[in-house]
Amino acid sequence: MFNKEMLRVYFIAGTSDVPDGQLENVLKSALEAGITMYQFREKGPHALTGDDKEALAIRLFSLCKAYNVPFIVNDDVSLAKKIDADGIHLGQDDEKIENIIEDFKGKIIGLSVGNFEEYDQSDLTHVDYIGVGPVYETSSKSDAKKPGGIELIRKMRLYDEDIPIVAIGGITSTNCEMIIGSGADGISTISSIARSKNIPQVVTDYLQYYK
Ligand SMILES: Cc1ncc(COP(=O)(O)OP(=O)(O)O)c(N)n1
Ligand SMILES: Cc1nc(C(=O)O)sc1CCOP(=O)(O)O
Ligand SMILES: [Mg+2]
Repeated sequence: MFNKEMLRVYFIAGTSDVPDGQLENVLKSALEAGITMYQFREKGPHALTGDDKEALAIRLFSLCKAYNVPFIVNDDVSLAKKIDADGIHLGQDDEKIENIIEDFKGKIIGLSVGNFEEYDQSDLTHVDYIGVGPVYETSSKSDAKKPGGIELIRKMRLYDEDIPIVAIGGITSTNCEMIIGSGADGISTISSIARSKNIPQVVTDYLQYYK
């Protein structure tokens, strides 16, 4: 089911990342413009919980289905299972991959890997892609580590020539080209799309680097 082209323009957003009440509109506009994957990451001051979170996830998932774009849930394994999402993204401090593989057979599994130490201690057997970052400073994740720059991507690609890599953290359509040139298969972004006044243009700008 997974192919690395899905990582090209990987949009991540939750309620707190967009102007008030705009998440469905923002996602629809991004899907229309051609994003290749979406991650539902419901964190921060306006994050919904419980039934409200689930209802929102179901609405966003059905939007993604209409565009044939994979819908990935961040962190929340039980929600992903309950709504039969296309996949799950986990970090180093989240549920361990070994505990979820049974329930996510045939689904997309993403893991955050911020450095070689994390890479070395991760069992990547069932992991479809790694999210590598932060590349640059980000204001979208309060506990983000120190940025590693494009060197982080270049070195990770040399360390593992095959694993699908999506870069994350402070990525814009201006710095994307260097990141792809350093060996990433795609970019993931929150603010460059979620806060854009011209989502179609931003997504089109990203997509041009893969032509
Ligand atoms: C594609 C992608 N890469 C990295 C992350 C970060 O995951 P994590 O370290 O678990 O942090 P949170 O996003 O859960 O705050 C990601 N979400 N997506
Ligand atoms: C969710 C996330 N994870 C990161 C990591 O380094 O693992 S950085 C980040 C936030 C990315 O948001 P923006 O595109 O607005 O910088
Ligand atoms: Mg996480």
